[in-house]
Parts: sequence; C-alpha cells; structure tokens
Amino acid sequence: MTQENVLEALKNVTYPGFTKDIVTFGFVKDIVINGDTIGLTIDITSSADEVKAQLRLEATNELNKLGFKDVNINITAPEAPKQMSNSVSGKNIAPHIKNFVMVSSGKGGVGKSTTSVNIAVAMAMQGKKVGLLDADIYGPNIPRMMGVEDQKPEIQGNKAVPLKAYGVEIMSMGSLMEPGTSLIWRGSMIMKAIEQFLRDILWSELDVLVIDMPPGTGDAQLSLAQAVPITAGITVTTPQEVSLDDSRRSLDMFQKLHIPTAGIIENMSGFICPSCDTESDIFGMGTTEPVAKEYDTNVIARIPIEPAIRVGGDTGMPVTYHKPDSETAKRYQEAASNLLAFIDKVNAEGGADNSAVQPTTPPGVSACSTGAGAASAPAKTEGESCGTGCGCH
Ligand SMILES: Nc1ncnc2c1ncn2[C@@H]1O[C@H](COP(=O)(O)OP(=O)(O)OP(=O)(O)O)[C@@H](O)[C@H]1O
Repeated sequence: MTQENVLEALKNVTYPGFTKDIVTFGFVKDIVINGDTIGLTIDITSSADEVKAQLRLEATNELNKLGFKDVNINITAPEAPKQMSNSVSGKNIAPHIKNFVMVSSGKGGVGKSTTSVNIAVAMAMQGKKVGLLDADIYGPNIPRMMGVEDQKPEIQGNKAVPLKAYGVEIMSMGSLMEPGTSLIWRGSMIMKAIEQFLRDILWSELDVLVIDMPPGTGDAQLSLAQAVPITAGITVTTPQEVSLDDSRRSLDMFQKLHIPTAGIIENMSGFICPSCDTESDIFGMGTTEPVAKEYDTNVIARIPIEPAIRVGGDTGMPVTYHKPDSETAKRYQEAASNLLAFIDKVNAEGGADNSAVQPTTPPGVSACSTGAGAASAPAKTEGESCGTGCGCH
C-alpha cells in the first residue's frame, strides 16, 4: 500500500458541508505507512467537534477498506473562538463584557449609588477592568460621586465613549443631560435607555460592569435581565426593619429573574465616630443576617455610617480611593473581594443564563398586539408599555 493508494481512497471523504473531498482541499498530510499500520494528519479549518468526528469516522472506514488494521488519525484544527461572555444561552447584547453586577435596593436613599461607586473603585484597585453604569435614571448621582459631573462624553459616530475616573469607565444619564433637568420616564423609554446604555456605549472589554439600578423592582430591572446575563445581584439595605422588608422584595426579584444572588450589603450599619473612632449602634446592626439566611445568601459587607463616606460622595473623591486606610475603605475592599469570588464561582458552575426570562412571543411578534388577551386589553396611549417586557412600543 502506497501513499498514492491512501490519497486515492481518501478522495471518497468529502469535507462536511462542501462538495470537495479532503485530499483536493489539501487537508491530508504526514502520511506514514508501516505494514498494516498507518498514521496521518488531517489539518482542517473548522473547530467544530462534529466536523472532526465525522472526518475521523469516514477516513478510518476508507483506510480499513484498503486493508489497514491500525489507523491513527491526528486532526488539527484552529482553536474554538474564546467565549468572551459567561452567557451560556439566552440574550446578550454586550458580549464583550464578561460579567454584569446588578446593584439594587428595595427603597431609595439607602446608599446604593455610594456602594456601587466604592465597590467599582475597589475592584479596579484590585486590578480588574471595571465599568460603572448609572442606570438610576431618576436620580443619576454617579457623575458627582466619581468627580466627573462637569465632563461630557465624547461622541464617535452614533456611540458615546465612557468617561473615566479612578480606573473605572463611567456612563450615566446624568452625563448626557443638562444639570438640574428632569426627564419623565415611561416604562418603554426606560427599556430602550437600558438597551442603549449597553449597545451604544463604547465600553472596553471589561471584567465587570457594575450597574446602579433605580430603587425598587420594575421595568429597568426586567429590561436589564432580559438584555444581558447578570452574573451577580447585590441588594443594599439599611438595618431598620422597614428597609429590610423592601430588601426582601429585591432578593425575591433576583430569584424570579434567575439572577445569582451575591448577597446583601448592610449599609449605615453602626456609626464610626470621627473623633474617637469608636463604633456605636444607631439604626441597628446585624439585622440583615436572618434575611440573608431566608434567601440562602450572605451578608457580603457591613458598612458603618462614616462622615467621610458622605464627604467622599459629595466631593467626587470616593473614600475607598482617597482614604484607603480607613475602616470603611477596608470593608468596601472586602466586599469587592467577596463579590469577585462569587463571580468566579458562578462562572465555574457554568455562568449566568437569562434564557428563562426572555419574552415568550416569537421574534417579530408583539406580545401587545397578539393573542386572545389583546382584544380585551385596555387601549394604550402611544409609547406606553404593556408591562410584558416585550419592548414593542
Ligand atoms: N455608610 C454611609 N455613611 C455616611 N453616609 C452615607 C453612607 N452611605 C450613603 N451615605 C450618604 O447617604 C446619601 C444617600 O446615598 P446614595 O445616594 O448612595 O443612596 P441611593 O440608595 O443610591 O439613593 P437613590 O435611591 O436616591 O439613588 C448620600 O449623601 C451618601 O453620601
């Protein structure tokens, strides 16, 4: 048996999906014949496992027919493209961002933006490529807290370049609006804004995008969860019972939206006196632990009330960066480490998956205009959401 016999026989093996055979393509190389043993390489251009399996099977059959008993085929192929995002299925409109963290709170004013800022800065200080998206369209405070409130993002074509401070890429509705102006948001506008923040902003290939949500559980949260797979949800709460009730709603929302829950941040947990550095109880301390247990999650940090945090927020000088030796900076760093460990765990277990929260209507069909319910549904004014999350208005 000669190399020519072998090549002739392998001309019967067509490359999957094509009419040409693997010899004509020039894929067969390094044929070594030793009695009834043969070794060869098939060097292909596809990284698909099915292609490799089919070629191995068909080539082995042909060589067995020629009389070879021991057939050793080495198939070389380009490496499969690296999966940038941890999305295993479902929708991801920003696949170059590896992980998304949703920071939510049941009610306003509990320190959600302050937490988002300091955790983002802490992760950047720990060497991660971090972005911070201010999706709190009702009260976009992030530009002030990050010291970029006087800057406008550069526009390239129809996209915007994020601002940058403390090693963190930043985008906020506040940076796109005139200071002091307000927008009246309908549900459908919120959905579109969230998608645009992900699609039309030139984010780098980030390790983590921290997203500061509006308070509560509404259209913004649903839209975000449907647009990208959220790797981790954090809820921020203060220790009082009234706030805890609302944080339960946030935790329940994570479960309903299939968002892995990283845990609770108990903010304003005790007070650190600026003169004597002692810690005292004001709103309560440690009250979030039972709530975390209820939802099978953890308290990832307790952040005391510290005037330096408020000053840092007001002056655009986050405490984590500007007072790295303070007790609160250390706690934010610890929260960031806990969050990163949680993200690693989620990814090791297969990554986040938002396929279960996609709109259920087929592509191109509006949930608002089809089905038996549509005829009896109340008429909607232009631009009003039907509340199904279909984004059809
Ligand atoms: N641990 C803390 N110690 C001292 N001040 C704090 C602390 N956490 C937050 N603050 C201050 O409380 C105020 C409200 O915080 P922040 O804006 O972060 O809350 P929020 O939950 O994002 O509010 P909103 O829902 O209105 O966006 C800010 O002035 C902030 O500086």
